[in-house]
Amino acid sequence: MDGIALRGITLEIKGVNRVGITHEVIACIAANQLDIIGMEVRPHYIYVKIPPVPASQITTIVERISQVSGVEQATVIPYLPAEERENRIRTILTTVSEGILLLDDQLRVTTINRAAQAMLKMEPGQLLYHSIEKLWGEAVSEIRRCMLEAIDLPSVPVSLLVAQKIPMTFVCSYHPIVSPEKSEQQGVVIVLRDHKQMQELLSTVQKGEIFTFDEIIQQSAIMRQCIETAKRIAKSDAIVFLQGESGTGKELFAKAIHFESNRAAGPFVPINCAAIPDTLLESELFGYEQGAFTGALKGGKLGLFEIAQGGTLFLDEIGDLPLHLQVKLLRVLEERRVRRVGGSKTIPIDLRIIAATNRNLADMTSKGQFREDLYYRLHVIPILIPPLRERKSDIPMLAQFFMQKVCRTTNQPTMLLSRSAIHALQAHNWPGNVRELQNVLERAVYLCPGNEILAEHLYLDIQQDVSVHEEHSSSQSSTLLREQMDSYEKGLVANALKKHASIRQAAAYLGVSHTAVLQKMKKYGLHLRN
Ligand SMILES: Nc1ncnc2c1ncn2[C@@H]1O[C@H](COP(=O)(O)OP(=O)(O)OP(=O)(O)O)[C@@H](O)[C@H]1O
Repeated sequence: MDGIALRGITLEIKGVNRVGITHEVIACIAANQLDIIGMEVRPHYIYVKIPPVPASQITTIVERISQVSGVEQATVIPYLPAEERENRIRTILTTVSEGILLLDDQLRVTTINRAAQAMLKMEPGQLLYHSIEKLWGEAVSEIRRCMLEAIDLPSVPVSLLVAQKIPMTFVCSYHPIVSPEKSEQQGVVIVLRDHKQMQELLSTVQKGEIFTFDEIIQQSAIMRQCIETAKRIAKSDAIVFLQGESGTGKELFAKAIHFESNRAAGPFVPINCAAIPDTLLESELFGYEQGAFTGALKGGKLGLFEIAQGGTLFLDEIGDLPLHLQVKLLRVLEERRVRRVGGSKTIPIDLRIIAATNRNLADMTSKGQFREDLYYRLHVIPILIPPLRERKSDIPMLAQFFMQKVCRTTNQPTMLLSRSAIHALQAHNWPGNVRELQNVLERAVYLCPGNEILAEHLYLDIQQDVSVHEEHSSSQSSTLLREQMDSYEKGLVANALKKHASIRQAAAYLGVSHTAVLQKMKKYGLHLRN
């Protein structure tokens, strides 16, 4: 006997819709002293499941049912339609990669799929018919809201204590189960996604963005030394503190350290502390709970600490972190836990921190502009990236690299860099460092009429320190209007930066946002002098 016969025999009876026909079909089965173990009735169809019986007895029953008035046909089929539907749903539930939990109207777990068991590291028996509150804790309020208000709640971050009380973050969506007439709430479907897995998937998709130390162009002994140090400490989890003027390549170092580390499969999450307004910085870094403040997103928001779980959080321009957030950051580094804005519980973090600054933090510390305790907490492995003017032997290689890069991206034939151009580049002071060199070469490729870049195509004079800008503006009449306007703007921004201690103050003085100042600094290769 096959498995289906062992489970029972299903009969499909087709006929007219007549009052009493179902009763008469049942009577035929009862006359054979058989139980009915499952039944379904639909217009024109009756399905009956009976225990396994010998084939001869089935023939007798089918014949008897066929004689009932109104029955057109009686046949044996493998399953009840409901069993077939259930089988399909079970197959879907076991094959999807998302965790699925079905709850009844009392928020008790009625179904849990294989993926959810694996994510929660639980056996079905530990959850089935128990209230979800046991596992979800306070976060159950969102599930209740989904059911009572009959609304979908997508992307709700939840931190759950799974096996051995290990906290894990999940991204959940809640969907109400309502009756077909939409008159009553019958429960909730929870779709569960492992936050870490989602990030790993993302980083696999973004694999093209992997960055290695080999991509940092250098020839000088001092840069080789910086790279050796960075490679040596990459595998540890220690905080790296990158110091160097704007445009020296700090972000490149941070990325290369991340991709050389054991966290390379995790995300690399950069944040520029100077580019985000104070009011938003806290919630960007730490996230917030739903209802933490007016305008907060439904379901709350993950902070960058949580987004960087398993990977590296790169805190760029750390010197621009406001004092009240410095206190909060120090606590996170000490406790290795974050608390979302408006939240009561803390979430453990497992990531590496790399911080960078182009400012003199030691000096800022003595002036009370940066917390001394945080400074020492960050200063575990300092790497000082020297300005370009102190490693002029890097210039020819970098210049060639940028020139070829522009030619490639603009589909131009390769150009030559003349000896006179290299001399001029090496004689320049490079206040904007490698970023400025990149801009100079890009412009030279565009402005050079032939295929050899000469010193005159570099226009280094307009990149030079703009404190002399005012006296020289009339003598620049030969340069293009855009260049003159750029040069004027650069002068204004440079002067504002000289007069003020922070980018924020310079921005206030110029009457623009500090993000705008930051963009101008990048564009013109300017930096803040402390
Ligand atoms: N050694 C290098 N090799 C190749 N490109 C470099 C190198 N150094 C810097 N660059 C390029 O110069 C630009 C500035 O680098 P990066 O953003 O890493 O500097 P930074 O020190 O982080 O600057 P900021 O302090 O302004 O954020 C980038 O486009 C980067 O690709």
